[in-house]
Amino acid sequence: MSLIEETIAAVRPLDEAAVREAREHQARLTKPPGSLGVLEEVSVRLAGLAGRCPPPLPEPAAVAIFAADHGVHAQGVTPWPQEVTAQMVANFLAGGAVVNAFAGQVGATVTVVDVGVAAELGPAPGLLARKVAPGTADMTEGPAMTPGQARQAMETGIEVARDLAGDGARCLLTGDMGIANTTASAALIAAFTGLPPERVTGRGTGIDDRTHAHKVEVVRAALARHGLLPTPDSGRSGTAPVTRPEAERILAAVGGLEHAALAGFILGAAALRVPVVLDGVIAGAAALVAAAMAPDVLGACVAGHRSAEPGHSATVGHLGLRPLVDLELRLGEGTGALLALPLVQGAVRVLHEVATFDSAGVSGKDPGRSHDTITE
Ligand SMILES: O=C(O)c1ccc[n+]([C@@H]2O[C@H](COP(=O)([O-])O)[C@@H](O)[C@H]2O)c1
Ligand SMILES: Cc1cc2nc[nH]c2cc1C
Repeated sequence: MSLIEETIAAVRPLDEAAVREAREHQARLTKPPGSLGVLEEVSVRLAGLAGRCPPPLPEPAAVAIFAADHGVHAQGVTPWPQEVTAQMVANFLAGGAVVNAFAGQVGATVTVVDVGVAAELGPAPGLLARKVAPGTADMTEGPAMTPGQARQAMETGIEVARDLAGDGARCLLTGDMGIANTTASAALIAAFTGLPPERVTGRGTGIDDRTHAHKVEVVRAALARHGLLPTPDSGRSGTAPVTRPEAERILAAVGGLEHAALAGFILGAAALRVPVVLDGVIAGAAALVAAAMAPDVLGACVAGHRSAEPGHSATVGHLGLRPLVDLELRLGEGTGALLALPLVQGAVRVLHEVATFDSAGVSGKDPGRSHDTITE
């Protein structure tokens, strides 16, 4: 069995007994039931993932930033030169980026993985040299990747998840760096959700109306080139689940090497039953790929934040994920996932540390009073 097959086979549903136990435990804690809102659901899900209640605290945490370049950059979809990808990798390694500041704040490690940067990167502490190719090909002219390249990048992501968990990480966070990767993300999201390019293509790092209109047409052209454009008679409605071979074809046709690696990273985390906090639109697009290949992967995924990219809202809606933080961020690198990390950790800590009504001698709700009379 290949590493990908083996990983997919290891992705299992949540443990129902642990889910039940966590729900019951939440109801016994000294707070009105449900008063921690979405955080209660997060804690229950992580108990189901771990197969026990309470689940292990999701710490220490590790961010993996997958970096790669994109052939579609040649179509003029971003104002930034391609070399900024390699320059920002150097900045991450030097500790000078926003991701480093946010990671330092929560004690997370930062690992940068070169899966496809279009420049030679010298060895450096914190850098994993795993280049599959020096960037993808232009998706408007042909497939962005060969099937072999896409699989190699996915396997790299799986291996990085395994290595970080092997080194002790109990929570994995996604990060990405790749000038023009919001164009590839939009194409992936349109292909998986069946939504039209104009609904899922955003302004990325910041573009004017004219460039945005052009970017939408580039996404449309790429989808049309690969038979992925949702039209009334194409059968691509977005309602039918995408099969695994089709998911791999879509990934290779319009994805990036970092999307492939992130899809592997998410699958790898789920197979190890380690929670993975997703960053923005690039991670969301990769999660669509991973979920098409192994739907139970979603049990391990927490949407860290809602990106300002319209395609990201479409993605989390499609996957049924609820972003924890909503601050109009559109940076990537893992920054939104890192801001959400204390929320995920707090959600689990409640199951470990909060007293029950019985143990603390606090009276529960008066059973004689109905909900209606209390709110009157
Ligand atoms: O994470 C997001 O949702 C996000 C939204 C917009 C831009 N980015 C980052 O910006 C870069 C891609 O932007 P662009 O405009 O060149 O496609 C890439 O390095 C991403 O990490 C990231
Ligand atoms: C400066 C810069 C920093 C980034 N970090 C993630 N994507 C980025 C894109 C740019 C352009």
